[in-house]
Amino acid sequence: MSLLQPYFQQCPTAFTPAVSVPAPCLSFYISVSKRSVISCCSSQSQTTVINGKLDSRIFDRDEIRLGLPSKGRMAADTLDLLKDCQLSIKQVNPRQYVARIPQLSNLEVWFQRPKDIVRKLLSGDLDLGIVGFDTVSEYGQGNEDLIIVHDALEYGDCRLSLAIPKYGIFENINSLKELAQMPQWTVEKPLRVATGFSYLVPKFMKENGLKHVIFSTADGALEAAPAMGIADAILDLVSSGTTLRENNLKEIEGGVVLESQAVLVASRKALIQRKGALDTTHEILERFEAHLRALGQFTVTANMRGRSAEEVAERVLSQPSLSGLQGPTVSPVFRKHDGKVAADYYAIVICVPKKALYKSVQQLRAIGGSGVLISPLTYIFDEETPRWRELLSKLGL
Ligand SMILES: Nc1ncnc2c1ncn2[C@@H]1O[C@H](COP(=O)(O)OP(=O)(O)OP(=O)(O)O)[C@@H](O)[C@H]1O
Ligand SMILES: O=P(O)(O)OC[C@H]1O[C@H](OP(=O)(O)OP(=O)(O)O)[C@H](O)[C@@H]1O
Ligand SMILES: [Mg+2]
Repeated sequence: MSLLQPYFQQCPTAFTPAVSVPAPCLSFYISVSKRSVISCCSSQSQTTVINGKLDSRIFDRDEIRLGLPSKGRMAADTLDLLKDCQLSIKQVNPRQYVARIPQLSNLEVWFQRPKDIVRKLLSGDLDLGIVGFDTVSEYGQGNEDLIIVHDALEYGDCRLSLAIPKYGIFENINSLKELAQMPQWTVEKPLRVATGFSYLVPKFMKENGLKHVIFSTADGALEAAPAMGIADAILDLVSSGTTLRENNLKEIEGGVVLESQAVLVASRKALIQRKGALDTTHEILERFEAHLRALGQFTVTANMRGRSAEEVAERVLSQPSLSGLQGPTVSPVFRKHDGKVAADYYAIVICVPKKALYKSVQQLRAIGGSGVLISPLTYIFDEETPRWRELLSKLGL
């Protein structure tokens, strides 16, 4: 405990250390309030190094701005993610487009349409944003100022995919290659593609050797275009595939332009030049990573008879699904026998992937585990998140 004391003293929150287990890998339990969970985990703030020329617009405001989808299918899930990370948004009215996250005092939240979030990141009017990867790719157009800070927020899953009719001349066409080789497409009579993605799709067609193609667009319900005689193929977002199926269309091999889900994206310029932007991004990233990592895991606690903690640990580690994140935490359970206190049972605590839960319980029982308790995990904070390291390296820091 004395080793950890200096760290806890930096942390303003009251805590109660409960158990300590000998080195080399120390497990410990403390109680902290939900509000202070991050301040206890990130021990040092980052120094922002300023590179190259400064953008004067960066200094027009002190607040860091985060753009969130104002409506549509990403909006509710984005608010839910933030809430799950103890970053609930204070918004008096859903029609009010500016809001605050009390936990992040230097941050302003601005609700915008997803494509406008990307445009405003590029113009310097927003510093951070949460949108679909498809939107970043389409409206960001490969601009190097955009940096994906977290590429997998685990909602908004879909793919940008080419679809053609199941019937007529397309009946036996099942791949992009076969589509490209159809003799029907000529300079006079090109393949007509309806899409809302006017940057990504022509680029994709060119890269895949489709020479004779023309494009049309509409604001929605693109799946109607082939049956209406407006297009031969469509390129749109697909998630369940229901809309394609209900309109007699099929996806083909090689026709996926990109896979998408919600991402946290930032302006490189803002991260490098705006005071506090990198620290705030670090905190948001840590919270997201810790929450998303925990989503896939359960904590498993069990009791096991044994001669020593090492002997119990050896038995646990002999099972392939019981190694936990770093190894099992093994603690003696003290009982009184004939007036003497002794430990003949040990409590083991491990994290197991949700998918491997039943297998883990079986393995625990096989080595003598009893009283197996399963609880959900809220956060898993690593020493450092790999995405943070990656971000610093992308920024050249
Ligand atoms: N089946 C789906 N169809 C469309 N978008 C999906 C689907 N599943 C997930 N998404 C995600 O949701 C985003 C669309 O959200 P939304 O409908 O709010 O925005 P939008 O259509 O871009 O906005 P606007 O209506 O202003 O054009 C997509 O960019 C994508 O990332
Ligand atoms: O694979 P699915 O689950 O069926 O989802 C795909 C459909 O959802 C989206 O349309 P949206 O519902 O936004 O309507 P819109 O085309 O009128 O904008 C997208 O443009 C597809 O049409
Ligand atoms: Mg649609």
